[in-house]
Amino acid sequence: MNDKVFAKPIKKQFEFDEEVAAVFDDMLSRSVPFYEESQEMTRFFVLKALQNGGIMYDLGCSTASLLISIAKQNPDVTLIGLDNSEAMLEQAGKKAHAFNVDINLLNADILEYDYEKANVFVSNYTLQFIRPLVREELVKKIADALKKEGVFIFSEKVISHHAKLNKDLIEHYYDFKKKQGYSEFEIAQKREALENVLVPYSEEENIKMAKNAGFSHCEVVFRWANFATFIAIK
Ligand SMILES: C[S@@+](CC[C@H](N)C(=O)[O-])C[C@H]1O[C@@H](n2cnc3c(N)ncnc32)[C@H](O)[C@@H]1O
Ligand SMILES: O=C(O)C(=O)C[C@]1(C(=O)O)C=C[C@@H](O)C=C1
Repeated sequence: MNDKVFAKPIKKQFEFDEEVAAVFDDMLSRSVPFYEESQEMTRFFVLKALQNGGIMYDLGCSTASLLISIAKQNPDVTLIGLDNSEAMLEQAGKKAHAFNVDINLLNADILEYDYEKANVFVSNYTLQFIRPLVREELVKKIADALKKEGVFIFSEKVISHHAKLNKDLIEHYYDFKKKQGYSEFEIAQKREALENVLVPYSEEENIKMAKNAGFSHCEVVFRWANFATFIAIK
């Protein structure tokens, strides 16, 4: 279904509710630059980390697109998706059933969940929705739950602390959204709805957060303007 969520006047903050969940796959593919490519890279590193079997968690799995594509390539691993939006999980469940894949979908708060020791964690475009105060604690929790040399792959919208560059990166991103068919009105409304809900860090702040949490290494493996994919290794 085509994303028209912000085509009408919106008064409330951005939420992962039924209306968003129903069009979420279209929203992501048109709002996140190189979404399919970053997902393909994520899948590559996840499959490598699971070569000898094991457990993978996808934090904020939304409609489970990533988990389904991994299950199709390696059905012999344990794939666990967590999300606290029932509407998203409903879409995820329908898709998993249609593709006949065996994945575990749980309605849980990623901040509270009691993780088993895992080989790989993924969190694509989700940490940015976690309040900064608890975001650092969550990344520590992830590092603690990973096995030795386990990997954490995460993608985020990022900011620059150079004011002019930051403004220009955002302008370039909005040009991308216009090319994807979003109107200036839709872009402005979504920007307002995301204010104080999506709180991005800079590339350096994300790397520092991972290092502080106990990861021995963290670097960007993909970046386009204000979007980046990171890999942190325990
Ligand atoms: C931008 S979406 C993630 C997109 C998805 N990872 C992908 O690549 O298609 C963020 C998701 O995180 C979920 N979320 C946000 N805060 C959460 C929390 N505290 N616990 C669990 N899920 C959360 C939202 O419901 C939403 O589905
Ligand atoms: O549309 C935007 O402005 C975005 O920031 C895209 C973005 C994201 O980066 O997570 C924001 C909310 C939706 O979850 C989908 C994509």
